[in-house]
Amino acid sequence: MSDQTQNDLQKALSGVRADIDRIDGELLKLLNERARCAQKVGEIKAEHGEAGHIYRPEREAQVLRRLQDTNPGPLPGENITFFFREVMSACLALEEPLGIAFLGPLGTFSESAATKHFGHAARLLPQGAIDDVFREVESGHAHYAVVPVENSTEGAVGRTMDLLLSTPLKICGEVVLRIHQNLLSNETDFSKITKVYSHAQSLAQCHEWLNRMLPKAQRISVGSNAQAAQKAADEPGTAAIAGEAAAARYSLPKLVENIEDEPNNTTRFLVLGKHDAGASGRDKTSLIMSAPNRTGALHELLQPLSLAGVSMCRLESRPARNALWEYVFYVDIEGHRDEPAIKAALDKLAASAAYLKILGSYPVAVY
Ligand SMILES: O=C(O)C(=O)C[C@]1(C(=O)O)C=C[C@@H](O)C=C1
Repeated sequence: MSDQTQNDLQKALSGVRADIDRIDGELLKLLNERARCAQKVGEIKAEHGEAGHIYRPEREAQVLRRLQDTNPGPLPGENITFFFREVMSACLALEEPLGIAFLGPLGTFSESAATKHFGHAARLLPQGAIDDVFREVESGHAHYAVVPVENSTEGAVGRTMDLLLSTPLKICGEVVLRIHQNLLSNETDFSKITKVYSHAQSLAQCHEWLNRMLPKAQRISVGSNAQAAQKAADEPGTAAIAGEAAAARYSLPKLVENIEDEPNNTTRFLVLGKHDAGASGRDKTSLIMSAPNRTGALHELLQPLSLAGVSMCRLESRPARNALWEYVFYVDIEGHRDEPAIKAALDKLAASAAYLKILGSYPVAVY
């Protein structure tokens, strides 16, 4: 580039960069002004005896939806959601940093779901098993839990479903995460990879890809994708199937990206805490119920919902662990338990169902 062209470039850039510096200065001032408002909200909550109840999922969902609806672009809506979640995460940490329990070790998809929802200012508390994730919140060691509940390819996560039956915790949010699997390895030559480590669900999600690309490699299932990445990093001639977070955590190169067989592979996580979420305007309510073991019982059980015009968005059955061939039904409906139509339908359900547990009402995921 000639000196003249270089000078012209610098001149043209310096004007726009001066604008960027000025805008950054304004953003900095505004972000801190916003943070002071959040601190004030914290003080008001404390004055009204709500000191331990800082996180308000319904308010966060409303803030994010409003910003998405009024976003003039060119930034895409999902980037706006990402930035403002981080802004709220930092503001909330000024009120009180939240401890979030999830299935570890660091580098799992559960960690990605926890940071996606609570931002990077939250304290991450990885646990060894889903049972421990529930227990950490029940015992007060963590504020909230993030647990996987269903995957679009592999279906329900049984342990989470079983623990929901007995936990006193409330569902106060949901996180939907697109799951992209990658082949991670220090090997660059495919023919040298003799073992592939991953969590059983991830191996299943990449089954066809493995048949095609690494048919001779032994598939070894381990406790988590992050553990698989750790093993592949230590053992020459091996690879792991895991997500972006594990690749970064264990400094493993991504040999091939997006190897999941199903392009829309998605996992839904639940956020559990000790408080119910208020109504946000677009909510879901999750229930567990049971019916006697006879013909037409499920139809009768669900009738109060259909009569009230309530939409059901999920129905899943699991064996009732205390009685052979009896089932409990996990039902998600659209709406918040405080809405009059939902409240009336739930009252009718309570009167007719052999068992009814309301797991919580919470905002539909924003992404
Ligand atoms: O509005 C509140 O209740 C706040 O505490 C403020 C704020 C925010 O930064 O906007 C922070 C945390 C809550 O989860 C919701 C919103």
